[in-house]
This record gives sequence, C-alpha cells and structure tokens, in this order.
Amino acid sequence: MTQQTNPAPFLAVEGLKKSYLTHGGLFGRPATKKQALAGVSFSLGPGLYGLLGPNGAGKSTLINIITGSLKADSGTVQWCGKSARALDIKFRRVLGYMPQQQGLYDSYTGRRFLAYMCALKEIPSKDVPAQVERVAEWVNLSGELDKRLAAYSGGMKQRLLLASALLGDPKLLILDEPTAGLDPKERVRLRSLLAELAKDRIILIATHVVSDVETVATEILLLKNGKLVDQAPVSELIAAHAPGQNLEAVYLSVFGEEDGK
Ligand SMILES: Nc1ncnc2c1ncn2[C@@H]1O[C@H](COP(=O)(O)OP(=O)(O)OP(=O)(O)O)[C@@H](O)[C@H]1O
Repeated sequence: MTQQTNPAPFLAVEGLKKSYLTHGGLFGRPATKKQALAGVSFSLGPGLYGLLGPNGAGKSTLINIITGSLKADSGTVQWCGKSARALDIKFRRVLGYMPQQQGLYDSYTGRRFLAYMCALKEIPSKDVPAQVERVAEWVNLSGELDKRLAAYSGGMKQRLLLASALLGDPKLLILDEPTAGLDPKERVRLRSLLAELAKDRIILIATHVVSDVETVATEILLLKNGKLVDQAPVSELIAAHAPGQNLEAVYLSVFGEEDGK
C-alpha cells in the first residue's frame, strides 16, 4: 500500500476569462463589455510571488476569482490538482486573504477582532487563544491586543488585517497591497516575515510597490490588459526587459505609462 503524504501546496490557474458589462443597454443602447481577464494561466508552488500590473490590469479581478468571491466566465482554479470550487470549505480553510480595504469595528479590541475572525474561519474555540497569540506575535502586535481599534494607527490596523489572514496557518496567502500605510521600518519587517512564511506555503502579493517584492520574490507575474505577459524570477525579468537595471525599470519598460482603466 502506498503511504499518504501531505502534497506540497500547488495552485494552478488555467484559462481564466472575465468580462464586466459596463453599460446596461439603457434607452436601447447595446450593453458594452470590458474584458478584465483575457485567458490567464499560471501555476505556483511554495514561494513568494509578486503580482505586478498598472491600474486596471486585472489584479483584483484575478484575486477575487481565486478567493472565490467572483465567478470567472471560463477557466479553472485548482488547488493541489483539485477544483477549488469543488473543494469549497476545504479550499477556504487553506486560504488566507488580506483585502486592500476592510472595515474594522473601532469598538473592538485587537484580541476581540481576531477571535471574531477565528469564529468566521470555524477555528475550534479551544485553539483560539493560542492562534491569536501566535499571529499577533508574527506581526508584532502582542502588546497591543487589548487596545481598542479606535486607538490603532493605520500601520497597526494593516498588521492586524495581516494577522487575521494568517489565522488557521493557511497554505495559500493572498495579500492585496499589504504595505499600504506601513512606515519603512514596518515594511522591512513585513517583507522578512513574508519571506520566512513563504518557505512552506504560497504567498501571492498584488502590489504597485515594486520594492515590496523585488528582493524577496521567488517569481514575479506581470499582468497587462488582462493578460499575463511574463512570469519569472526577478533576475530573468531584468535580463529580458531591462538588462543591467532593476525591477522598477522592468515595470516601466513593460507597462510604460500604461493605465488600463
Ligand atoms: N465591477 C466592475 N464593473 C465594470 N468594470 C469593472 C469592474 N471591476 C473591474 N472593472 C474593470 O476591469 C478592469 C480590471 O480591473 P481590476 O480592478 O481587476 O484591475 P486592477 O489591476 O486590480 O486595478 P487597480 O490596481 O487599480 O486595483 C478595469 O478596466 C476595470 O475598470
């Protein structure tokens, strides 16, 4: 009999397409469609990945489809060889997601907020106190957990949202602009934490801030007008698109003044 082992985390996206109806055909005018994703395919193993693209490139659409909050017109998302949709709650348990913006209840303390998020993630109540302490330690908020969120700075709120995404030890972590509002010291700290966490999980970071991913990314995915134009380690992208320069120069060379909106 073959022995069962835990497979390495593996995310495969195949042929994702998504269009939005932009005008509703009012007064007999035909509805127009905006294609946000035009057939996107890639696969990711353990590591840290930067998803770079200008405004309107399709990053949020792609993330929303992977996290299951938006349905693709066609294409598939697979986790370790199985359809994410079919896995349903099993997939949601391996997924940690930090959205760009999220309302926080100012009257909650950090501890209460994280306990509430544990309940939403159906983490058994006996595990909640230890989970809360662990993720708070990761983001350097252990000493602030009993303060009300009204007293948190923007950077502390951002770190709390990251802590919340880390509850349940997800093997797939998706972060949308995670360093927004962080000061330079916090950015550096977050970068090294994510690099450490990426050793045995997949971390996908959508960002405009090239320096957030330049030194720590396993690979960068470049998204332009709903199409994946390249996926490669930083050094290969530099060699291909901006020899002798840096990732910022790659970004400018590939996207120029592009704004897909
Ligand atoms: N709900 C919607 N209805 C109509 N069009 C939409 C909708 N959401 C996104 N779009 C359009 O789809 C395209 C991709 O948008 P998306 O938000 O995925 O890009 P993005 O790369 O995340 O941009 P940003 O960096 O500004 O967040 C854009 O042209 C956008 O205007």
